[in-house]
Amino acid sequence: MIAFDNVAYSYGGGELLTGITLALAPGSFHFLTGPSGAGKTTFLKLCYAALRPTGGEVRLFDRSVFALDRDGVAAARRRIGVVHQDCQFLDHLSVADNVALPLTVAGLDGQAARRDLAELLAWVGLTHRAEARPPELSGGERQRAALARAVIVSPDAILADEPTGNVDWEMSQRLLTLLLELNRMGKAVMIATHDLALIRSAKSQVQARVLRISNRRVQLAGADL
Ligand SMILES: Nc1ncnc2c1ncn2[C@@H]1O[C@H](COP(=O)(O)OP(=O)(O)OP(=O)(O)O)[C@@H](O)[C@H]1O
Repeated sequence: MIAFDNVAYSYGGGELLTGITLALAPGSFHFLTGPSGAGKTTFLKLCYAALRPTGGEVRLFDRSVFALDRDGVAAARRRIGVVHQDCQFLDHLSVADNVALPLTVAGLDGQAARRDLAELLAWVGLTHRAEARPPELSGGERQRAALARAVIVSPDAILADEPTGNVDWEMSQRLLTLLLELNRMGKAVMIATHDLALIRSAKSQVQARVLRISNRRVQLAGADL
């Protein structure tokens, strides 16, 4: 579904990432780890065509990102839900409207979609916060709202950038449970994180591969986490 062939990326200076060849299969579960500034967010952006590689090729659903026009990118993005590091809400809209925004953008904002929205808010435990504004939410509530927004258009893959960065252990476990549930529904999940305890706790529940960015390359980490 997402395939990298000898991918490199540079923001203009030297190469930040290089020689990356890997494939994220449907239903797979990956962690992406590595030091701050190693390129985790950049890697995720390459996965959802927010960036195009400066070397090699990224294929999304069997199509090269270089062959995708605007509509093609939009179509691919509907199949890849993203939980951004800073959540990226529109603060003047309610939580419910923020979560529903991808439906509106995709022109799917009908009555059935509104029912899905209510179900989704209940699933992440935010029914009672539906009419709140994003600045009023706690860190854990923000992350759960961002997760709901990422999955509302039923993507095949979920990419989450430090989803547990600002929450306590209990909330990070709750978020992990939601991501594990999505994976059990057949969605591919990738979580970029520094949180090794989170990775360890997930590995007892799911067969997860851990990728580590080291020396500009993305490598499969060993079992020594
Ligand atoms: N738009 C940009 N232009 C130039 N350099 C950038 C840009 N975005 C990121 N970088 C640089 O690329 C490097 C990798 O950034 P990236 O955000 O991908 O790392 P990260 O591993 O996600 O870091 P963190 O764990 O701190 O979030 C950093 O040195 C960053 O300053």
